[in-house]
Amino acid sequence: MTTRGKVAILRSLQNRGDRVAFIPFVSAGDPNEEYSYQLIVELAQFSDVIEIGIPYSDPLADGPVIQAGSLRALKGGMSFPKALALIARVRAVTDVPIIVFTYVNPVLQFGIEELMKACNEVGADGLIIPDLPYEESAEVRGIADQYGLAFIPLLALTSHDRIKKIASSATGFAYCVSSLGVTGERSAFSDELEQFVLAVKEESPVPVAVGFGVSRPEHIRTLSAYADAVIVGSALVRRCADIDQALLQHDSELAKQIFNDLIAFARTLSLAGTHAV
Ligand SMILES: O=P(O)(O)OC[C@@H](O)[C@@H](O)c1c[nH]c2ccccc12
Repeated sequence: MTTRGKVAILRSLQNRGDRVAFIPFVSAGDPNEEYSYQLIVELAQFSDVIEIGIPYSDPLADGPVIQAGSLRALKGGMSFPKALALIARVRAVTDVPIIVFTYVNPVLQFGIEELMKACNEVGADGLIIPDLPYEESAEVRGIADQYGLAFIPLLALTSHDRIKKIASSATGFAYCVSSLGVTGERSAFSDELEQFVLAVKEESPVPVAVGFGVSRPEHIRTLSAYADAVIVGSALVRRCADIDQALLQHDSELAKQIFNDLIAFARTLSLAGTHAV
């Protein structure tokens, strides 16, 4: 049987060769269930890990682009159980490590243990819960660990003296949030980012990823000098909105074209952090 869970994530991120690892974020069911399935399966061919958002109506930390993606999925009838079923379908055809991205409320509604069990059963490998503060995460981390799942903590430029304890608790990888505020494409990053990421790397037993605003090949080239992985959400999800528009206009050819362009763009990003040899 193939290794799953935190070990699978770690292996994938460590076996990336001379390249910064690429982690795309998409919402389950965006722009609809079939496109979402195809998108994840295509991304899996050149991604090191995939982060799959569970659509949620009150996503505090999501910027407008990710929120809209979540809404498209909800409108199409996506739910937590359906998202898990979608992950199971994806798992049947690919080995790529999968992170479930969700918020505290849906986790509590589902039941912490039930959720971990379900994640494990569908072949997910880890979890990110952005609104669960480290200080309140012991129970969830403990149960995730029982099921072999990675618990990926978020660290912000404002984490300061909490960096040590948060980073040292990371399994799978540690997620450095590049900027304050919500998710969304950005043109440039804080001057403090490199030092911050290096400080997290000092304390983290696992690879360190940078996300929030990463949207262009040149960002990834720059980040590849000091990060182990990059996470790209809004730049991809924005293109899902275009697919949705084309579908609303019954232009399935255009939708397909935008889908192909999205995959090509993601592939370019995945290769942008290759170090020259
Ligand atoms: O969209 P961006 O700026 O590329 O950022 C990644 C991001 O989408 C994904 O990791 C994410 C989606 N929603 C979040 C909420 C909090 C932290 C992270 C996230």
